[in-house]
Amino acid sequence: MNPESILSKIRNPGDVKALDKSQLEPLATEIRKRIIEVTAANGGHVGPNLGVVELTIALHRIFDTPKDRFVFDVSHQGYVHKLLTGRNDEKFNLIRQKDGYSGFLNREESEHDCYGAGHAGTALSAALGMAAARDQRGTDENVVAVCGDAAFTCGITLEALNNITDSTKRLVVILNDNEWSIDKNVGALSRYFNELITTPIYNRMNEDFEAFLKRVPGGESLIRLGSKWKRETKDFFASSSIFENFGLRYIGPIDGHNIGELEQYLKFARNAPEPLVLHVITKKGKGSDVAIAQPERFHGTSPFDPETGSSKPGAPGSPPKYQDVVGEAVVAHCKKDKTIVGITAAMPSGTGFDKLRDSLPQQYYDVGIAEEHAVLFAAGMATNGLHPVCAIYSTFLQRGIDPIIHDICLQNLPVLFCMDRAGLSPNDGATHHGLFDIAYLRGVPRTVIMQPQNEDELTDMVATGLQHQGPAFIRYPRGSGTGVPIKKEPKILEIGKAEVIRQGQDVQIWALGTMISEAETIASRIAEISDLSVGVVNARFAKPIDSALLQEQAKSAKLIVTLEDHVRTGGFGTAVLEDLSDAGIPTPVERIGWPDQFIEHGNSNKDLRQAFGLDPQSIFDRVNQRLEAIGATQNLPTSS
Ligand SMILES: Cc1ncc(C[n+]2csc(CCOP(=O)(O)OP(=O)(O)O)c2C)c(N)n1
Ligand SMILES: CC(=O)[C@@H](O)[C@H](O)COP(=O)(O)O
Ligand SMILES: [Mg+2]
Repeated sequence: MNPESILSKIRNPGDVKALDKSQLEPLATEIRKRIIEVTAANGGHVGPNLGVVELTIALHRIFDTPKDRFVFDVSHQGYVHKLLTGRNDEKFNLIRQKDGYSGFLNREESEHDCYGAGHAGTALSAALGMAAARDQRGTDENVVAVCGDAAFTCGITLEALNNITDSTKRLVVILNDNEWSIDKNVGALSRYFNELITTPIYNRMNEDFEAFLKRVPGGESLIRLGSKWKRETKDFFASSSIFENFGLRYIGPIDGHNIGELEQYLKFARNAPEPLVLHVITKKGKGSDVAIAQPERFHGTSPFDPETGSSKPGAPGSPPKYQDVVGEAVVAHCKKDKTIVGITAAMPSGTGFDKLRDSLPQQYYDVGIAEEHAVLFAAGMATNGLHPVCAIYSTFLQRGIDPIIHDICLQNLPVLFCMDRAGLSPNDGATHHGLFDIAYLRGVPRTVIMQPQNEDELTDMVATGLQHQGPAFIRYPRGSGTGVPIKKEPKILEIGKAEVIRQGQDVQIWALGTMISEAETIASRIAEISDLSVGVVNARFAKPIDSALLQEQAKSAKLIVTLEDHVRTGGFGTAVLEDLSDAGIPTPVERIGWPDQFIEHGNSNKDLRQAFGLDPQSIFDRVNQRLEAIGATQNLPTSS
């Protein structure tokens, strides 16, 4: 480690406080270098973290974690906080990788991480809860919520904002405004924040505000700081900010890269006897020309060349990403039918809907990070002649389960949900794996839930979902397809009909989606080393399942095996169990899926499946043991 390195001597926030002012800029430079190095090697949220280096340094110089509590919204911008709280080590080199730190704050990782996250919009409510608890207990810790500008497009952030002055007297809210979500931020609040940025602080310094500043230690200096601009306009007192209408003091805009100034405002905020918002202006990707030039690309990126910004290109002719297949399919349908529209909740590129935005903007809506609103918005559209397609990651659609039940299904509305990232999001981990959607949807009347075996069948399911005059859900994984050719004209599938892809009698493996390749591997191996005949079925539908085929097969089979990239509890395998039980068919069912626990982050699907016994070998062994247990065969030799 470079002996001159300041960062290498930081073991805890106390060391940050002890630094001389002259060491702070060099520290910021070192931190940026470290973040760029690690994310260039492994990928990660480089842009958001480069934008909060000075802010995080200033926070740790003015407040005292773990006594004081920082709540970062999403917390994808928590790498700097980790580096300053004793985690500048080998596990940081592996952040979001197997054996590395989580890419988000995690209570189990450090006492300085008072709250975990990964989904947006939770920070203000959680921080308010902590402040109210403090007031109840009569303690005096400070609570600071660090919310990005796009976090304010989340309804729950506004629910918390509405509740602050009813629930506490002291709360520091930092609006980290870089004008970007993953893509450009959207909506009226985003435009409003931009107006505030162009209206310097002195415009809002009315008598009451100046009196407030004078009452608080450090406030006088802010008056001087705030009035450093010449007061040249006659309308000296502009209208107050939206925050003051919610009962909070608003101070801003503040240069989010000036540590000295930040420290002054944070010191003031620490002493303020009222909840207040510091509006901090930052540059997403600051310190990296390539990240500044491409904020959307470098919000969260795969490994890249820090000089050129280029990522390792996919092998020529590699299969298309599922998100892009969906994007292109929806564009094709929108071109033919103007009543079809696409809705994303702040994830245009991740869902492939950037294709719809760029080609048919009049049939495209980005509602911001507002999944429950997206579902309700779609419901309204569907009652008025449109057929909306909502592209929302499986994990983020968890936010929409109530309007899915109460508005979409109860009213039986024609809305198609494209649930990307169903299955693992290996680097993001437990907050992002889409492993619960069948369970949270299957129990709701009128849902149709399907998963394609490949990108070609995905286009069939998009067409089928759009023809279906009711709620339809397609789940598919993060990443690329299998490379099969995609037919020009998609086929309409018969709802609830499965496809037999290998004939068999003794063992029938029912697989959902991408687990079919595992099913075929296992079927071949069992057939090779035993006299059992093994069939494989592409289930296609988790609801309604193909009950007629299942029951016909089960009557003569020794064992039914189900495979799904979903938790076992309440998943596809449970649907099979229920169907056979209801029919009084006693054939045993071996359900293969994720266990009833949260799955941490890792390097790849393969790594995590290996770790949780969902790799082909482990699945074979489990089926083998079950076959032996039911006396179907002597213990099959497990191959090496
Ligand atoms: C409920 C939910 N929806 C979508 C996302 C995906 N997401 C992660 S960060 C982000 C944008 C956050 O923007 P902002 O709050 O402004 O923070 P910045 O990245 O600009 O620092 C989005 C949409 C999420 N994490 N949670
Ligand atoms: C932090 C967050 O929620 C997003 O940035 C997420 O990491 C994107 O995931 P994908 O990379 O799978 O689109
Ligand atoms: Mg932002």
